[in-house]
Amino acid sequence: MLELVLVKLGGSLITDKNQPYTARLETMQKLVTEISLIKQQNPSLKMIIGNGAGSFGHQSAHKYNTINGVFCDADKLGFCLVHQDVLDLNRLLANCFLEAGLPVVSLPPLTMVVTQNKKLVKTDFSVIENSLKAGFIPSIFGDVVLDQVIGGTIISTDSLLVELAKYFHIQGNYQVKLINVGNYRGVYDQNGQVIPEITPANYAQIKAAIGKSESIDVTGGMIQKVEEFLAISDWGIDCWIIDGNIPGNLVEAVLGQATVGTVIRSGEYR
Ligand SMILES: Nc1ncnc2c1ncn2[C@@H]1O[C@H](COP(=O)(O)OP(=O)(O)OP(=O)(O)O)[C@@H](O)[C@H]1O
Ligand SMILES: C=C(C)CCOP(=O)(O)O
Repeated sequence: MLELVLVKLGGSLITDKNQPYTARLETMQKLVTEISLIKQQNPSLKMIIGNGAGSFGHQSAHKYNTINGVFCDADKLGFCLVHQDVLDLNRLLANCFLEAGLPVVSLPPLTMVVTQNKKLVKTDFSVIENSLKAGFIPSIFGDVVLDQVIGGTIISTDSLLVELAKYFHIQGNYQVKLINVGNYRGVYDQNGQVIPEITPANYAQIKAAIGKSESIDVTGGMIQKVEEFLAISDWGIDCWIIDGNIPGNLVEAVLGQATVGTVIRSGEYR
């Protein structure tokens, strides 16, 4: 079975979420170096890279309230400006991959998904699948999307990666894993300690300690992330939430070694 790892590079890590439009280029380069190492150590491993919007897309999405719909000309302009912001950040990241010699191809989710009242109703991931088969590394990101009821909205990288994890898992020829790399050590409990494992069984006890982002963020922060990842744990897809500031942590998580962070899994598939 082929191994497929979906990596989310959190906007909290690759940008300074408290400084509008501030990318962390050095951090991006370090993460790309780790991904190069992973490819060297396991050349047959397939990867899809997603990147969050950080202090780029979340700023404009908040300003234009794009997540709640696109109804007038000003909203339409906002929708387009948010799209440009996410493209701008993705381009900075894609350049780092290309400079490292990794064949990353940027694929805007706006062209692949449609929602109805913010719910995903249509997806066409064929370009991602074909890019993977052709030996490219698809690069996706949280984006604006067309919505059949409210005109337009926002879809997070996390939601897209969860959909992609299901899409490839269902095909039966991929062992799928999702790794979210952020500017946090993992998911913290009420004492600020990293929770090593979240399962459907222990979630009720720890839920109260998990909240939204402290920065401008329109897609829900940590609570949204954990709940989306929990929803695919029952499929046997493990999701890791790890600290991207610790050198080697991403390599270890992808290659299945001891990792600082939180794993979200059902517990039934081990
Ligand atoms: N229990 C918790 N553990 C960790 N972070 C938490 C917790 N509760 C709330 N948070 C907040 O959630 C944030 C992480 O969510 P956020 O969506 O900002 O991350 P991201 O996915 O890296 O960013 P982006 O959405 O821009 O890609 C943390 O920085 C913190 O402010
Ligand atoms: C704000 C926009 C446009 C996308 C949000 O994606 P995320 O940062 O992955 O939650």
